[in-house]
Amino acid sequence: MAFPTVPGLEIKGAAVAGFEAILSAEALAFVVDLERRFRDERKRLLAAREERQKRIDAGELPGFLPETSAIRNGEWKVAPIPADLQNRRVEITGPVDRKMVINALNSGASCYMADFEDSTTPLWTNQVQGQINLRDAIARKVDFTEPSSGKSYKLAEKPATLLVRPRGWHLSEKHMLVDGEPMSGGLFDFGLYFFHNVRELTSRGSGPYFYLPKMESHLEARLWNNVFLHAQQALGVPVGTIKATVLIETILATFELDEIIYELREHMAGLNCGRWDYIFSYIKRFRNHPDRMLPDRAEVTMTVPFMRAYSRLVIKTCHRRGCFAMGGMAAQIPIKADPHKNEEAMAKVRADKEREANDGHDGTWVAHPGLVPIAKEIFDRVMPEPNQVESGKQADLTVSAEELIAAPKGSITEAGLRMNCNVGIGYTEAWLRGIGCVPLHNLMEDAATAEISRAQVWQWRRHKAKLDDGRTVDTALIRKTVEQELETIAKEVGDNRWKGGRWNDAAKLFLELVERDDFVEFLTLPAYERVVAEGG
Ligand SMILES: CC(=O)SCCNC(=O)CCNC(=O)[C@H](O)C(C)(C)COP(=O)(O)OP(=O)(O)OC[C@H]1O[C@@H](n2cnc3c(N)ncnc32)[C@H](O)[C@@H]1OP(=O)(O)O
Ligand SMILES: O=CC(=O)O
Ligand SMILES: [Mg+2]
Repeated sequence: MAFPTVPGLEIKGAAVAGFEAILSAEALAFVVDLERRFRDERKRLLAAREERQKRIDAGELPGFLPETSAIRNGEWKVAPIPADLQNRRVEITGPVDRKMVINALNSGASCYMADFEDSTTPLWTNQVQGQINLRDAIARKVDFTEPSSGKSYKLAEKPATLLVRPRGWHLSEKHMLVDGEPMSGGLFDFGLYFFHNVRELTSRGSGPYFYLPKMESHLEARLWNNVFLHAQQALGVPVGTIKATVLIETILATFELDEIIYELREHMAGLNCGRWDYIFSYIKRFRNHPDRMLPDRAEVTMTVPFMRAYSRLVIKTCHRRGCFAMGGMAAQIPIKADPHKNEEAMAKVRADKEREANDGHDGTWVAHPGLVPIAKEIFDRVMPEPNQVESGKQADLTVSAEELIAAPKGSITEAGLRMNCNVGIGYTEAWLRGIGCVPLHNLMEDAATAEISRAQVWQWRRHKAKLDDGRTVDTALIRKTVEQELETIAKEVGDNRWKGGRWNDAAKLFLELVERDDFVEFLTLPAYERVVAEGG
């Protein structure tokens, strides 16, 4: 099998049987056209992130934009939101693996976000096979038999509403060279999904619904909006057929909530509190501000003042504009082998969901099917209506710029450093093997949570942070800790897994990142270079 020829396009990825249906001549022409239309603006916006960082490094602090005050102060609402997005009380998320797609759609959650981003290593096969899986799921032809167990999977009568998260603006798809350059990963994921499924979805009373990750400004949202306008026009579907929920998961985006909603108002379904990337973004953007250094990752919870302020502001803003304020992901997952620890973990999930529901969120995220009933019971109790848009909760909230960036108090400990090294390495190890989400120490770890771990170690070293026992976090201490954690992991996983694993490669990458003087914008950028160089 060979891929069709499209002028200016070189496909570096393997021509696996079945991929030709997704990478058809028409679909390829569509995504190549998207890339050519929007690549300059994407590059400009990525360069603007670097410029902004320089200003923050020089002492500038984020604030609400004076030039958009009319949007913030004006009375306007988003376009009507479709019926199958009105009730989003529990949304399960997960990678686009075929079995997990079926399990997620059957989980009893109202919605399922199929994730080409934080929980997926963007191997060529993962991305294209993921598109096949979603196309088959939408067409209700997604049966699957697990080869090892013979267990078979088929779609339930009433599956969850499907939403898709394409990659962020920073990631490219290196297997698709357009005019000699890798195209945008996000446009590849969005374009193929939209091209193949818009008609089937709308004929079934749903639509092409997206989650948009890691944006830093309303201008980045404008770019997505322009992509949507063009894509709808190109395929002859009405404006507003696409609906998007934007993850507010960067510290800068939180100052542009109204503006982001406004840019996407014809396509807007809501905002979501992507707490893990948000914490990462706080560390990253304030990396050169020692007064904003964060304590141990475990201490930066949703109840520390700056996180609480942001989530409440998201609720207030969404409801004022007539769209949904989705909660985020508790990292705890079911612990099968230990009922006592499991009960403790589930109590944390319950507390998190209680807070979200009482604060006024319209729904929440769960990482695992076992958490659906827990979150659902809480939202059913606190939120008997389909959503809380009309509840008035947080309507009187006022939040200052300083509250949104106030560093929480807390300590930096050896245990925190150790855990960051262990998790940073453990997650990267899986990622290099093509697995983008793993359970580590009974918590869900994905690209966002792992970024916190490596960014903290970089920042603590950069600012010579003191542990609570008085020692300084320096290169020697980090190297010793990494060495010890590798020994611990080797003992835990045993010879066979160690030999088949990539912990040494992961540790090398982790150390490279945390010992550099400059901060690498995303850990997945060098990791992606590596997997692509290895043929992934
Ligand atoms: C910061 C953010 O971006 S959050 C969003 C990104 N993160 C996520 O989406 C988390 C996704 N979750 C997962 O990948 C998994 O739940 C993990 C890796 C955390 C844990 O996985 P495991 O340890 O394999 O879970 P476990 O063994 O308990 O799974 C039991 C069953 O549930 C299924 N399952 C677990 N999580 C999910 C999920 N999120 N979606 C669908 N099915 C799932 C498994 O496939 C398995 O199915 P089976 O019994 O038919 O074989
Ligand atoms: O994408 C979600 C997050 O928390 O990050
Ligand atoms: Mg995220």
